[in-house]
Formats: sequence, structure tokens, C-alpha cells
Amino acid sequence: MKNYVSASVLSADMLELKKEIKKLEISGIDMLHFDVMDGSFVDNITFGLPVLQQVRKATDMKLDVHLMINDPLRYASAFADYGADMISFHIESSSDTLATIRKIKEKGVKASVALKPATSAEEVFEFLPYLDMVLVMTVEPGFGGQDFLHGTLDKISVLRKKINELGLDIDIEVDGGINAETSVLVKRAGANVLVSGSYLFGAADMAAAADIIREDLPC
Ligand SMILES: O=C(CO)[C@@H](O)[C@H](O)COP(=O)(O)O
Ligand SMILES: [Co+2]
Repeated sequence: MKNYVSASVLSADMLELKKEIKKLEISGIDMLHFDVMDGSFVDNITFGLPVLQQVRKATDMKLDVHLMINDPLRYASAFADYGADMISFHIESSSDTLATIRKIKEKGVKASVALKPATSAEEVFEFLPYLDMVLVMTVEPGFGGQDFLHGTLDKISVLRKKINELGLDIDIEVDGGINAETSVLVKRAGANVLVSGSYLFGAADMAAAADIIREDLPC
């Protein structure tokens, strides 16, 4: 499977967001990861629909929206209308997972279910035939710059095995603590969409850092 890098703008300079987005484009980043937090599902508040609308106007990059909110069914269509190309919502806060997937897909947007570190891979099995991607959180959702949780690697392997058994073409995205070292571990376990915030934005050469985490593993 092809590997992709999705840059989390949570680590960007918000007052220079337009410049930061240009830097992502010039650095050949594949997607822009947009972390929406509501201060209720997670202990942090970030940005929402009006900011997404401005970002949509500023770039043709794929917008990878990660909803860390309660009641995603209520807001999923709006995030699609405001320019998301793919939407991940958390299974832990979803009242009707299949209905939320359908709401997203009927807008022509890719649908993904996100799992917190303590949520097992099996929780998402019944939804796999309807999904484009599964997002495995490799830190507790809420903040950028945290250390990677190695205990999440088994979950990635279990998911990739199940996806292969079912003969499905589904991306596995990982989010949290991804850097030059941890990217090797998650790709080995079966992930192919790598979110990175602090590592990419903290790198002296963003393009080179992205190449490192995107690079195929040696056979
Ligand atoms: O969703 C989240 C955090 O909840 C992430 O998208 C982080 O923003 C990734 O940042 P780093 O761990 O790469 O710094
Ligand atoms: Co995220």
C-alpha cells in the first residue's frame, strides 16, 4: 500500500496559517490533518467550521478532518460541506456509527472511524465494509507533542490482518507521537497514513522529515 503523510496543523503557527499551509505544499505533504476538539470529548478546544472554510479556500491539499467531539452525527455533514475530503470520528462518542458513516459518504467524502488507545480493534470490525480508513490513536487524543504509546502497535496489526482477510482496501491512519523512529514501527504493523505534528513542524527541513516518515520499509 502507498504511504501518505498528513500534517497536523495543531502544531502550526496559527497567526501564520496561510504561510504554514504553503510550506506544507512546497514540502510535498500529502494531506492536511485538521484536529477539531470540543472541550468535552477531550480536554482541549481547538478550531472548527469557520477555520476549515478558510483553509479550504487557501489550498487544494486533501483535508483530513479528525473530529474529537461529542455527537459527531450532528456535525459530520457540516464538516463535509465546509470542505473536508475525509472525516474521522470517534467510535467512543458516536451514538450511531453506521448512520454517521452514511452521512459522510452521501456527501462524497471518505469516512473513517477513530479509536482511542483503550478501544479494541474488534469494536470497528462490523463497520469495515463501509469504511475508507480507520484511525488508530497512538496517544490519548487532546494534545499534540505527546509520546507514542507502544501498546497500540498490536491493534494496528490486528486491524491490518482483518482488513486483508476481508479483502478490503482500507487505509490505516496513525496519529500521535509519530517521528523517524515510531514511523518504522507503525508501518511494520500495517499503518500507511501517518499523521505528524510536532515532528514535522519542528524539523529544520520539513520535506526531508516527511520523506523519512513516508518511506517504504526495506523488504
Ligand atoms: O489528534 C491529535 C491529538 O489529539 C493529533 O493529530 C496531534 O496533533 C498529533 O501531534 P503530534 O503527536 O504529531 O505532535
Ligand atoms: Co488528530
